[in-house]
Amino acid sequence: MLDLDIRRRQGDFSLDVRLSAGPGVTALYGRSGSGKTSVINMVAGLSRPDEGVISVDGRVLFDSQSGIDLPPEARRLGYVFQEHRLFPHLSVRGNLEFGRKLLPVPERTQSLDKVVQLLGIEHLLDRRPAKLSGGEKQRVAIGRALLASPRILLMDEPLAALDPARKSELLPFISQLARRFSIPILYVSHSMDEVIRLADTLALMDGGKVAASGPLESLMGDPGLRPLTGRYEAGAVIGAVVSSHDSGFGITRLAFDGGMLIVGRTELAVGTPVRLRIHARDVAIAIEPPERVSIRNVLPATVVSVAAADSFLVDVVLACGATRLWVQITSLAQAQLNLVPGMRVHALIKALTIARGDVASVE
Ligand SMILES: Nc1ncnc2c1ncn2[C@@H]1O[C@H](COP(=O)(O)OP(=O)(O)OP(=O)(O)O)[C@@H](O)[C@H]1O
Repeated sequence: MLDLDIRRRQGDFSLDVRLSAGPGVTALYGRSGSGKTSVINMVAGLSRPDEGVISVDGRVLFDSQSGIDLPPEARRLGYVFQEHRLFPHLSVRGNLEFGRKLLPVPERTQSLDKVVQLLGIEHLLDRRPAKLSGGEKQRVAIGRALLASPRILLMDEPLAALDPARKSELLPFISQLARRFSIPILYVSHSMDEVIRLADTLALMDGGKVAASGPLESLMGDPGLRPLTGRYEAGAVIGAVVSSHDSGFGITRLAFDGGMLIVGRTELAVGTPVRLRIHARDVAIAIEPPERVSIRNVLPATVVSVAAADSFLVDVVLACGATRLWVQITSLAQAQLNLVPGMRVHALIKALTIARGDVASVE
């Protein structure tokens, strides 16, 4: 568990951050210049807060009052940058073993074989970094950070330098890291796609402060946070489990807290936990259960809140069981439906509007 409570002034910019990052992936998300990299650099020991405390699992790394300021190499943190920073004169194996060899034997908690296997880099072990693709280099950089048996892994835009195909290849590896190796990850990104795919906890940064933090699902589904999560991304992120497939109709059924959802056929095995994005603009609301309608996902729900977004759009939050759905309707529709909190309605979601990329395994 990483705990920080730090302040620093750099030029005109003031940073004042309180944050805890526990098990799983905590994403620091915010627009350019909001202070994400500054935070990660202070945790890593690459820059120093003016005041405050940073600790990992209760071990103090920095404390301005008592004058503690451990150097980066004594902090036991793994750091993966946007660019890989591998040693060019060492083979992949040499790079992987570098941090591990600096550790006393009892502290080498990660096994080379396990890391190499997870990252799929067995065939690269004898090559030099110059002979690797960008994605392969980044896998080795992640492996090297893991093998230093860090108490927490800091990742600053690790995929930013890669093309979209390499990004989607690496995302599943990163998503498995925190779970397989039980290492909390603090992940900096300004790509909402990456954040939705990876994060368990989201910390939204704005002007040097953490403006909101909490479970990804609750922050993403909150229309009040739209200025920070991004207008285009309006929609809910919900957890579900693959329940069954029907190849004849080309569909997959997903079970979630509020019922069952039908989406286009996925290749994920039955029982796989998934995270599903449902865009606010793709959900419609019916007061009566509609009959003879082509939409297969008709979910009973209760209106939680109704708020005008602008003159054209109204944001409605619905509760479907314990799951929140964010729906956008026009103000014209609201004038006719007159939705109010507490009203029982039906949420209509076309299976077709849930794209393949909106359903991601979180195993
Ligand atoms: N050494 C420095 N001296 C003065 N100002 C700095 C210094 N480093 C960063 N800043 C300023 O601090 C602010 C936060 O920068 P930071 O790099 O942490 O933002 P960021 O959220 O990581 O941005 P990006 O997404 O573009 O990487 C910016 O206004 C930046 O100009």
